[in-house]
Amino acid sequence: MSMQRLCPPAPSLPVHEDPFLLLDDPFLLADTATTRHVETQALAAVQPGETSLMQRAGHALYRLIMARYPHAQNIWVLAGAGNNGGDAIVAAAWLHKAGKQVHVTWLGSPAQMSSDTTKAVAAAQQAGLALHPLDSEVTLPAIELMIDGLLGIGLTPDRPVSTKIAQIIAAINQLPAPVVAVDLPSGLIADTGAIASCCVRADTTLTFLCAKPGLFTAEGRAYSGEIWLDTLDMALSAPFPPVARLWTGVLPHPPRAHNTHKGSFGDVAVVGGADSMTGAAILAARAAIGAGAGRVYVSLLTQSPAAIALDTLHPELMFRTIQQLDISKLTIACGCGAGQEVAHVLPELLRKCPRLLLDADALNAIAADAALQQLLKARAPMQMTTVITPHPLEAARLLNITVDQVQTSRLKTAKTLAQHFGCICVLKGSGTIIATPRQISLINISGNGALATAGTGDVLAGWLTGRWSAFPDEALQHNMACGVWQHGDAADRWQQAGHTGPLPASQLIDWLLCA
Ligand SMILES: NC(=O)C1=CN([C@@H]2O[C@H](COP(=O)(O)OP(=O)(O)OC[C@H]3O[C@@H](n4cnc5c(N)ncnc54)[C@H](O)[C@@H]3O)[C@@H](O)[C@H]2O)[C@@H](O)CC1
Ligand SMILES: Nc1ncnc2c1ncn2[C@@H]1O[C@H](COP(=O)(O)OP(=O)(O)O)[C@@H](O)[C@H]1O
Ligand SMILES: [K+]
Repeated sequence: MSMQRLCPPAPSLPVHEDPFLLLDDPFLLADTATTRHVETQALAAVQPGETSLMQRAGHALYRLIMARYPHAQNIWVLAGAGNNGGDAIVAAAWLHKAGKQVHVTWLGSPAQMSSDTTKAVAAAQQAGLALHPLDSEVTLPAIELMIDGLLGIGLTPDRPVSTKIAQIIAAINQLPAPVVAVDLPSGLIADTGAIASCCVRADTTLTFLCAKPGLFTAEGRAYSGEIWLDTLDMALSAPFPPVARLWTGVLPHPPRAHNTHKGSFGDVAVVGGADSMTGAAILAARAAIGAGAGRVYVSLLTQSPAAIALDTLHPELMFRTIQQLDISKLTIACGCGAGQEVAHVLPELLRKCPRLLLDADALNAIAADAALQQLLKARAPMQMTTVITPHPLEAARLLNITVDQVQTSRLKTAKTLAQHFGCICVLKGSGTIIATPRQISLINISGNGALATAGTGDVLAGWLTGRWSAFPDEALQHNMACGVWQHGDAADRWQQAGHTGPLPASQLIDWLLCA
């Protein structure tokens, strides 16, 4: 397999259960340590006389640039002192040979070069391409394209970007020309998607050998643009463990059979909607019906005598008190707009509900109460299944850490929550993570900032619960990942239809239904 676009992805969903990183499966993601192992093995596999990995990377970059930006004549290449800069210099030499006006700013020095970079520099100079130090003027008449080869996987989270490189990054981000990032946008931490202190905002990123999780979660999507992978024609003799998998679609279900009835798709109850927050529970309930649940009950926690007992737009929803429900037979979403009232109902739900999704205020209540935490932990050993859907602040409260700590280690946080509470954790936000105690974590690829509006999380909670009820036999992690993907896909289709603002939560349900 050679170069391919990962994001936006092609409409296919390869699902391998094989927990190994094989370079022919582009949706498996590798952390930096694994990428370095792969690189070492790949380097060892290169036979004398074959092109080096750096030459392959640089040529792949050149081909992508020629394909994506064929009309760019004046190109500014920013090459750092490491191998990331070496890749950029190889591409620069090819662009120069193709007749482009190429200005290379190079931060390296002959004393510090790797052997591959030494060869790349020598070849570029032999081809007549000058490598300029930082303080020289950029002479291009009008820059039409920038190549960001400043920092790749050599950037580690323990060190902010140096002032010199930070200034270049600021300059790149101010110029109107598009940016192609080499391996990673400089400043992005490959393992986490956190930003060291500043980051190049790329339009296109070409990553090498293995896709890195940081491109797809936390800040990654916002800074990477369109993401391409080139495995540099490497075939590995040994497998490597991936750190996560990209989730790029929805698993097909057969059409509803003729001989089904509403009881075939299970009963859902939404428990939430305290005073002045009933809308959250209604959104979740409407989404649950749309996702396929047979019957949906709404149990409002509001004390107000004026509370609604009928959703006139969706009269199929049935309003019941929690005492009227047989919670041992339901799939329940608890927490949407639930306020502090939820703490009173949680003990019984945690003890008796076989399939329980906890969101929002339910998670806040559990974070604040050690006894509820014990009840949650006790569920898995008793064969009761739990899904939690925290946003980063809720996740931070559950683990008693800061939001920043969550966002700089989203994969680890989601896994920790899943293991600690014995549940599936859907850690929301850009690049939602679906983690279980033991399986490889999934990173959802769909969705965008149009979802950053109140109530879309309630819709997700209801949608996931509806799917769980309708497809109880589907592997739960895959079922939840499909639901998360559909939720994001609805927002992607909304944007593709030309909308630029937020997607109101109630309309999100309509877009989910017309997939
Ligand atoms: N070795 C090879 O043949 C291959 C290398 N590849 C490329 O090599 C890159 C990794 O190369 P390196 O290990 O040299 O790492 P990088 O080139 O990503 O970074 C190392 C350089 O960055 C500097 N640096 C690190 N942290 C900094 C900070 N906080 N502020 C300012 N400067 C900082 C270091 O001093 C060093 O000069 C990959 O990202 C990829 O682009 C790939 O193309 C695969 C093949
Ligand atoms: N920038 C974004 N990119 C992708 N998804 C997003 C983005 N912003 C929000 N979302 C998604 O929207 C939903 C918001 O949920 P949440 O924060 O719980 O909202 P609320 O509590 O108001 O319903 C989550 O599914 C989240 O992943
Ligand atoms: K880079």
